[in-house]
Amino acid sequence: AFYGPLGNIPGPLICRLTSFWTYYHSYIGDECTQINGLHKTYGSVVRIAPNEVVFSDGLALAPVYSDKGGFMKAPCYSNFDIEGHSTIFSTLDPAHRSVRSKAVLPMFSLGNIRANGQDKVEECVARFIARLKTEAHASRGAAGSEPVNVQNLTRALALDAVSSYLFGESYGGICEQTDRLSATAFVDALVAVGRFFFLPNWLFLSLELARTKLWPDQSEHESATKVDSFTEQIVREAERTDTTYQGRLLRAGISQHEVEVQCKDLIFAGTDSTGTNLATIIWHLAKRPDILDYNPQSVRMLDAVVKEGLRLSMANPTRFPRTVSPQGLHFKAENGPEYFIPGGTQIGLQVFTLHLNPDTFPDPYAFKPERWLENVSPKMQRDYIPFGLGSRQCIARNLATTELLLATRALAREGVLEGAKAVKERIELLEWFNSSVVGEKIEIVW
Ligand code: HEM
Repeated sequence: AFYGPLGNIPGPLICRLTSFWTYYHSYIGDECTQINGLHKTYGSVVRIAPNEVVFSDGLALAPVYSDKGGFMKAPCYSNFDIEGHSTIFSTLDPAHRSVRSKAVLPMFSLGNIRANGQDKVEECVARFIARLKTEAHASRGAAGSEPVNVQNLTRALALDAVSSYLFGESYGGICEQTDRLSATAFVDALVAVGRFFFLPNWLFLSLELARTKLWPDQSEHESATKVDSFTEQIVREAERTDTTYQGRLLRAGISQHEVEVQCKDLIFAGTDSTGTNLATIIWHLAKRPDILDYNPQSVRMLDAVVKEGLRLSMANPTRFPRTVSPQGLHFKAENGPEYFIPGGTQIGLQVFTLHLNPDTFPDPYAFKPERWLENVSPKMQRDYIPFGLGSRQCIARNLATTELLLATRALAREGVLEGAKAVKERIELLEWFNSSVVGEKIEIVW
């Protein structure tokens, strides 16, 4: 606690003695808020567990995530393995990742998305806008105005866009005339894995086994079966010559079952984060309709709206943990002492802390796209990491940004949000690796 190699790093006594503090706050979903509190008390370098240190100073971003390729993902990422397979996201091994990512990487370049994906995304956006208009109309007509859960629709759009472009076949989420997308329980089950994210893998697997045996969830089972049959079909029908995501992985020699798993992982990653971000943008635009009075289709303004949405949405709010390599890390924060972090220590920075830092983003909780139009400081640029950073940053950031820009442009063009109001004062989140919206709804009323 006090004399080991991390003994000189400030932090509360309980964190020096046990990881239980981090496991507990991760589970109840307030760990980002709690860690922010620790930074206020103990400074920009804090020991939050016997073997874990977090930083709040953006100066640490480059050494942790990008210099010389950044440090390796921490072992807890294996808790996101699916059906015994490491995914492009969960794998710790760069060689394992490289075979798979090289096969699919061309699909995520901006050039390819513009040439082969934009039209498909536009088609999905058009269906999304039509559905939103219908729901807005029904909301207006209802006695006392019925709220619309836009998160359900944005998730459907995100899923359809990813599946149309990457898999060559739309999942058909927007056409499901229900108030809960059929893939939702599957996605939410993976989101909930985040509450156990930091546990050692053996403990995580035991808890998951106990949960599924003792408390089987029928809706989760039905949803997973639906997603299974979709991925099974697109992989079965894929040819090795296909230029689809699944075709490219098969051609790289990946087994059929693993390819299905890699597709499921994208269904999860592609639905949840983009869905939460777009729903959050809509919610903020409903609260600040004046933004739509600017020229909302000007590229700069659209870009600023999406950027500010990504800053505030906290779809992935936590630290992205890495393991320090054997030679260790020397780090000196701005105006702070220099520390040596030995090899094997788990380290990271929270998006939550960086994006809500009032020194970098004045009035940090306010949705102000204007801040991206004037005097963007080097610190704002450096500390803005909605897609992570370095070699393991989001593989699909170009695709996700394209979806958000096209959808926001269409919302502005079609005037769908005229007369819209946000139902709640705040969007409350459980701060898991992929945050979970409390009540599973982001509601708007017309
Ligand atoms: C606005 C939407 C999105 C956000 C905010 C987001 C955020 C992130 C973040 C923060 C990471 C890095 C996590 C880390 O370092 O541990 C990541 C990785 C990843 N994301 Fe996304 N993501 C989004 C959309 C998507 C979409 C649409 C897909 C797939 C179609 C996707 C697939 C992935 C994959 C496969 C990785 C792992 C990359 C690797 O480790 O090599 N994401 N994402």
